[in-house]
Amino acid sequence: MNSFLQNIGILRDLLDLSLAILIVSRLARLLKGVLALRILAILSGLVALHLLARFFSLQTVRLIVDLILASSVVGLAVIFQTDIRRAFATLARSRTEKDVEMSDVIDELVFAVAGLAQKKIGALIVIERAISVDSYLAVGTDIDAKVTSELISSIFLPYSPIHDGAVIIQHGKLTKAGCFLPLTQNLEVSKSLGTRHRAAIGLTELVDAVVVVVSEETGTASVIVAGKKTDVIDMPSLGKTLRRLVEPRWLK
Ligand SMILES: Nc1ncnc2c1ncn2[C@@H]1O[C@H](COP(=O)(O)OP(=O)(O)OP(=O)(O)O)[C@@H](O)[C@H]1O
Repeated sequence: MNSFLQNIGILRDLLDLSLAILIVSRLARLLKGVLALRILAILSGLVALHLLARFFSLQTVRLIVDLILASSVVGLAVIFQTDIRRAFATLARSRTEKDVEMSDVIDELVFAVAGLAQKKIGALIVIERAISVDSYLAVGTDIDAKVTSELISSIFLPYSPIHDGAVIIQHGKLTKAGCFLPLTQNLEVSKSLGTRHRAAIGLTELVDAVVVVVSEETGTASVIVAGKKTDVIDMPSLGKTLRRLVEPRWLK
């Protein structure tokens, strides 16, 4: 009887250790290409494992699972830092400020984009939303002017001294031009895209800004949000998209 119980004990320890090794190797593999939904699945799996380990008194498995669960708080804060910052920035924003007439801003912008696209003049226009873009901009010239289609178009004319780089719209005003943005490091971005598009993708991977790009090569306009590029079919649909994305409170 004694030796039977001893054998059961050894088997349980073996099961405990094998499960512990399996968990660590699987987690290491999963965390490589992590996605929000995957994280949720992993966390649910870990909680289930914790309960199972408790039920079967698997001490090593329980120790590892508990350690991973405890340290996942820090991991989640790092992975979702942009979303957390966005949520705080939105909360912190006062709701009593007067709305800027954002409809006019978008109309002017769409008119400028239509003209630039028709003439195949490259352009890069950043519309800041809840998160400030300031710390991601290099060089550039301060402007602080009303957004008009004439101003945007003239900035991007090839002989303009500030046609290179991006124009920035903050709080409904054109605040800067000739700004250089961080390029995307994402290897999955198509190799056919040049630096103008890579800059737009790079910035929107870091902040929640909306970026409009006009391609010099094709005359196509596209809207880039959260690192995703969507080509504009026609100018009315660009206006509609921008109205949907740029809520008035983000332009205050
Ligand atoms: N880091 C950057 N930030 C902002 N603008 C940039 C940056 N790098 C390049 N640009 C702009 O992009 C222009 C070069 O565009 P390039 O032809 O490489 O890009 P593209 O995505 O292929 O665009 P296009 O379709 O207009 O050719 C530069 O002249 C400059 O104005």
